Amino acid sequence: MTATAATKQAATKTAAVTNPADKYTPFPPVKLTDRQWPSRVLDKAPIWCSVDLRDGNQALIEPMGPDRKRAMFDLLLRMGFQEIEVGFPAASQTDFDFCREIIDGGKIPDGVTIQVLTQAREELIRRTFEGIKGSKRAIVHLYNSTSELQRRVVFGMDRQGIIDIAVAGTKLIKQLADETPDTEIVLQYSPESFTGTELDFAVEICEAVMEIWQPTPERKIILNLPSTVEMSMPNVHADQIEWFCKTMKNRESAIISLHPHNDRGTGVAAAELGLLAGADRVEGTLFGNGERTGNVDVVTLALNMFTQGVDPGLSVNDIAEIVRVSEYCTQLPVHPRHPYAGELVFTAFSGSHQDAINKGLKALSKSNSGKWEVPYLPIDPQDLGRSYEAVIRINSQSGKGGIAYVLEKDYGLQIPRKLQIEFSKIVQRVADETGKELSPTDIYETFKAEYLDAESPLALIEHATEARGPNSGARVVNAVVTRDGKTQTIKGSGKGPIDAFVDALRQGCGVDLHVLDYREHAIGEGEDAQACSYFEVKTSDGRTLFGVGMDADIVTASLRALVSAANRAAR
Ligand SMILES: CC(=O)SCCNC(=O)CCNC(=O)[C@H](O)C(C)(C)COP(=O)(O)OP(=O)(O)OC[C@H]1O[C@@H](n2cnc3c(N)ncnc32)[C@H](O)[C@@H]1OP(=O)(O)O
Ligand SMILES: CC(C)C(=O)C(=O)O
Ligand SMILES: [Mg+2]
Repeated sequence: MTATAATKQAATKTAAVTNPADKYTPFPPVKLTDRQWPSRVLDKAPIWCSVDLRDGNQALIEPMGPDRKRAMFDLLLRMGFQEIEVGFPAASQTDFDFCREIIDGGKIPDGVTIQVLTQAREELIRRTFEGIKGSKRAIVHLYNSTSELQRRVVFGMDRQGIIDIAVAGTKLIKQLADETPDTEIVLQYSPESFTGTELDFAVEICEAVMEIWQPTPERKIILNLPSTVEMSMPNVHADQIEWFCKTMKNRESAIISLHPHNDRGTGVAAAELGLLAGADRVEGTLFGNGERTGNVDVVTLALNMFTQGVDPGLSVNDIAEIVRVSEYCTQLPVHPRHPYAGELVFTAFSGSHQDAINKGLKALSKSNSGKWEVPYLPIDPQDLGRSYEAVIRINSQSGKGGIAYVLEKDYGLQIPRKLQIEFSKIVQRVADETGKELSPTDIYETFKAEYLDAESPLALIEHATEARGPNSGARVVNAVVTRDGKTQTIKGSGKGPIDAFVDALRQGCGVDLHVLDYREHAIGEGEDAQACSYFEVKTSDGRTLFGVGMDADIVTASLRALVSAANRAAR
């Protein structure tokens, strides 16, 4: 077969293949004509429940052992979680033992309720109650799967069969709760795979459970509506929640809880819209660890609220500590670009971002509004216990603003705008050559080598200035310099020491500089203070360039800056 024939055959085959996307069914919209959630605003935090120790844990390559469980539990307490799903005690000895450890060891603070998960199977429910014996209050979380797909392929049951599982489980929990009067038992029921469940059936099974449990507004049931698998856009999820809340009976006796997973990458959005749609509670994990693409990230959710001016009711102000403990417990890294928490999220490498951040931070330091307004930084890093240190980092994408920011922040150098432009080209060249990030030290060393250490061909050894004569404002400068290694004395006069030194350079060294601009500032305070001088000069061949000098003495700093300019001109 010729190459052309083979290509044609391949093309014909390709054309015959059906579109791979055809095997997926679009998620049907919810019939909800008067939806309210799009006009609502999130103005208060939900009830939070951490499921790190259960859902997060069951998804780990290496589930947490006792030490890691304890470290996670302690962190969750420090963060202010009042409901914590501590495990699936009937499923694993570690989980069971952990329940016993925190109950028997008195490690559950007042106001904190532990939650435990169980399937609707008698032996598992009984074992669960052994796990929580002795606790003051516990949420027993019963689940069974309700979606059309799971009913068909996993359980081989019709709707009634699935309701029977939930009802039987609830009856046993009610009986065991009655037999355990010292522990206040709260029932949480999850129609697992809610997102794939027909809404009328989800309401029907939850109402069947409520019928047994008999919740009241004072003794509410928690109905947890999990996006076991996230299957639709967040607006559809919100419609499902609003539909459910509007349709169910006895709404005031239930806490509606969300349990988003993140299969489509929109777990946070789904949770936020679900809250607008009427939910009261959110279950999630730190940084979204959990099955597959994870559970909803409660840290992001909380900080999203915080940046809208809403108190999230969770302490997320030491983000580095939360990351550290979470990474230790899960043995999984938090991505450097993870919202709010990633190592790089407060770092700008690109020039225009750096420029805007630099200007924004300066404007903020002069503002009395009390409002955070810095371009590209939606949150103040200090609110998360992070500093401004890493906000601007330099590589080949960086511009003058970022470089100036680093030199000023770390070395106190306030380099004039035109010098920023000149020096940024030098930094750019270095960054391009290495292809690497340049640390603040690298930048300062580059600056030093280019300007401050520019001592060849000329170097200033010493100088003295005096008035040109009695009643004269003019000055005479006598300076000792080395020129190509040879020492010589030069002399000049002018309106002041700078003018006089320019004259000396012209007469003694044949260096003709015309000063265009001059700035100086102090670095540091007291005895250690240094003067830093910046000269913009025009050379005899028409170039414009800078020289920089530093010294404890202000005049010496200026003369050094002129020498620096002369040497750079000679290169
Ligand atoms: C979406 C979620 O995250 S759900 C929570 C999932 N978490 C976990 O599974 C972690 C811990 N689980 C385990 O360690 C084990 O699954 C155990 C100990 C709970 C049970 O183990 P086993 O009994 O060996 O098996 P397995 O989990 O495979 O049980 C499946 C059986 O339970 C049934 N089942 C599954 N879920 C439920 C439920 N919620 N209620 C009642 N029965 C259930 C299934 O239909 C299946 O029945 P079959 O054996 O008649 O086919
Ligand atoms: C047990 C349930 C609530 C769960 O984790 C899920 O459906 O994702
Ligand atoms: Mg889950």
